[in-house]
Order: sequence, then structure tokens, then C-alpha cells
Amino acid sequence: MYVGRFIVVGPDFGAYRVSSRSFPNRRIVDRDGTLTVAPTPDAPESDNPYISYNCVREGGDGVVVGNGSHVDPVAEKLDAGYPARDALAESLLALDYEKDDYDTPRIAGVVASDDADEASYIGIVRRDALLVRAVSEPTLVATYEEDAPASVEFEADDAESAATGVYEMEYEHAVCAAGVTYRGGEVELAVENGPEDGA
Ligand SMILES: NC(=O)c1ncn([C@@H]2O[C@H](COP(=O)(O)O)[C@@H](O)[C@H]2O)c1NC=O
Repeated sequence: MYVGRFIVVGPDFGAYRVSSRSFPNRRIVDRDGTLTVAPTPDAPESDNPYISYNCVREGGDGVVVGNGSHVDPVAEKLDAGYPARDALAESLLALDYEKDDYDTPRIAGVVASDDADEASYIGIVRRDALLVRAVSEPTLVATYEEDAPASVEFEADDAESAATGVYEMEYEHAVCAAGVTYRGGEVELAVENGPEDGA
């Protein structure tokens, strides 16, 4: 099954996978602690505005994961003191689903530290809905098919296993993945760029 991009948000971790039929020549790079989806040097030129963006970025007391340019305003709103629910709802609604051939939804999560009072959150804006929810167990949402937050069997011992865990999930056309844990106030990031990574 092809579900496009998806995120898993656990109470104390987040993971993001790029799956893509149309733009497989991409990888995730770490730019000073922000993870960015970018074309590989050999990728054909494209003017699609939706295929290069920050996918993991710290903001306020949380870490944002998501599939597009809305990650930045969510992080900025967290920096400004918005609660995670409001930062997600406002940013998802402001940018809305993508105006491409598929009305591709925007998905995002905010991971809170396991020792914080706030919960972690997950959300999606589709053509027909805006859903934002606190998570109490690992929860997945995808751009296609699995496009409502639902609990999923997933364990992340650390950021690396979060990234490899989503990369290896059975959904088709895996391209690259990112993982983050937020435990004891410490953010840990990891990237899984597939077979060429480190080869
Ligand atoms: N975030 C991404 O990495 C991303 N990759 C592709 N898209 C959008 O989704 C459309 C379909 O892409 P695909 O056939 O690879 O699933 C693309 O034309 C593009 O508008 C994306 N937008 C949202 O998921």
C-alpha cells in the first residue's frame, strides 16, 4: 500500500518518513540541528514547491515534525509561547492542504519532553477536515489512505531506531526518514537515508 509521507508521534518521540512515487531522489540533511528534506545532487530539476522543506525543527519546549513548510510556523509559534495544540491548528489551517494534483494533506506533530507537563500532539489538514489531537500512545498519520491519526505498534529506543523503524515499515516507496526523541529534556536527532547512507 502507498500512503505517501507519514509521521509517528509517541509521547516522547517522533518519526517522519518520506515515501514518494514522483520525487524519489531526495534525502534528509542536518543543518545545525534542523533536519531538511532536499533533492540529491543528481535529482532532475523541479519547480514543485512541496518537495524541499524543514521536516524536524525545535520550537519552544517542543520538537516539530512534518511534511512541509508549515513546520516552520509551528516552531515559531511554539517559540512565541503558543500551546502545541494551537500552534498546530493555526499553522495547518493557515497553509491548508497542498494545491497539487492530489490535494495532498499537511501532517505535523509536536513532541514534548517526557518530563514536561504538556502532552505531545499530532495533526493533519485535509480538504475535508482539520484534526489535531494529544497522543497518549504511538500514533500514525499519513498523507494518503491512513489520513486520520490512529494508534500503531511502534517502539523507539532512541532517535536512530525511530528513524529506521519508520523507514522499514511496509508501506511502499520509502525514500528517507528522520527520528527524534525528547527524553529528560534532551533532544536527540537521527536520519536514515537508505542504502547509500554512509556506504
Ligand atoms: N512532503 C513531501 O515530501 C512531498 N513529496 C511530494 N509531495 C506532493 O505530493 C504529490 C505526489 O507525490 P508522490 O507521487 O511522490 O506521492 C507531489 O506532486 C507533491 O505535490 C509532497 N508534499 C506533501 O507531502
